[in-house]
Amino acid sequence: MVLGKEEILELLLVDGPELLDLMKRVCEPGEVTYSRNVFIPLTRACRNRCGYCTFRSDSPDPPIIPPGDVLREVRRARDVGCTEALFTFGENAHEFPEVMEKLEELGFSDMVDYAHHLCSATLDHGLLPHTNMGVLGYRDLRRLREVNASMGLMLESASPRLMEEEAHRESPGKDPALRIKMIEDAGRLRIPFTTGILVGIGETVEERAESLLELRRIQDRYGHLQEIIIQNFRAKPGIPMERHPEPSLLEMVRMVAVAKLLFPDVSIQVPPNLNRETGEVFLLAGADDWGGVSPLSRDYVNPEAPWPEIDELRRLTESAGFTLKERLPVYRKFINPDFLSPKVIETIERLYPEFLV
Ligand SMILES: O=c1nc2n(C[C@H](O)[C@H](O)[C@H](O)CO)c3cc(O)ccc3cc-2c(=O)[nH]1
Ligand SMILES: C[C@H]1O[C@@H](n2cnc3c(N)ncnc32)[C@H](O)[C@@H]1O
Ligand code: MET
Ligand code: SF4
Repeated sequence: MVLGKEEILELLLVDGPELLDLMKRVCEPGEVTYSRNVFIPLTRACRNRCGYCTFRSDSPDPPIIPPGDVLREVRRARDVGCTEALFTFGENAHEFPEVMEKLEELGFSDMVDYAHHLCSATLDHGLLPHTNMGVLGYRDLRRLREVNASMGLMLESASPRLMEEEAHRESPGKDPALRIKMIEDAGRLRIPFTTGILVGIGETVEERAESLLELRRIQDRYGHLQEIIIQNFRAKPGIPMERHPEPSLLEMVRMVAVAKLLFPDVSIQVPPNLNRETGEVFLLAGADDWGGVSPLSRDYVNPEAPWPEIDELRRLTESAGFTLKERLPVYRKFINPDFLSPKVIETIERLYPEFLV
């Protein structure tokens, strides 16, 4: 489907029977996937101050989660049937002296070194790492590729204008040029990749169209995108954007449907915990993945939003006419030597052969 900006913009504004037509074009019966994960927030130190974020902390205590705690959590996760360890970080945490001090005390030269060590140990424990560290350079990505089943970075928005607005005014790392560069680097390195758009942070509908088209351009060139998260901004007490309106259900429905129309080759993920009352509606609009769902840990980025139990997720999925299917943090079509390091492939073949059929 070759869609131009004008057409996309038009579709992002449809209502009435035309909106139902749009949903009908992309809604296909079948499987909706999810991954059983454990969420491990490795550091809350962050060089950015996004207007929507409650994750970052000015003086995180402890500055980084120590390895013993991390691996205990990984073992607990394995014991309850998780396959994915989701490692999340504030960006460029090494800029904080207390973080560097702690890393050096533990014998690591920087955060990537620490992340690499933990991902490697996680694989040895039988869980598959997905690292979401914020913006990284080519060499850091290449290093982390060795020990990750997939990696991720939200584009958030392709709009440079938001760098002057409440959302990203104090976040140099949210410059779309930097994020696009990293997503492209991951493509050059053939890293199975998760990205996404944060909807409702002050962008115009036209800018939403531009974000989708930018991701389409990258995917046409590199083909490494496994899923695109369409995440709705949630207003939370205490954040700078506390009074900023959340996107409406129908804005989200249009965004999800247009994303699926433009990306028949990529999963469209909508997090169920941010849409407790409305999640199943997105399945009727082309969403086909729930993302990582944890039987164990909170969503530390959205701690006020508990994940549904997996049984409830199944009921929800079936109530809309779909079947729920577990997946790994890397999608089946990327499980091959072109996209994964030998160590990751070996772990999957040894522990998760049922996902290879
Ligand atoms: O539970 C969450 N998981 C988030 N995930 C994890 C995601 O649901 C899964 O790890 C992937 O689907 C891989 O299985 C992200 C992953 C990324 O690479 C980038 C952004 C996110 C954002 C979230 C999030 O806000 N909450
Ligand atoms: C991990 C990802 O979580 C998203 N994120 C951060 N804060 C919020 C919020 N208030 N509402 C919804 N999503 C949020 C961003 O897109 C970030 O990249
Ligand atoms: N800080 C990173 C980013 O915003 C990781 C997710 S937010 C905790 O990209
Ligand atoms: S969303 Fe990520 S980059 Fe932005 S302040 Fe929070 S932790 Fe930092």
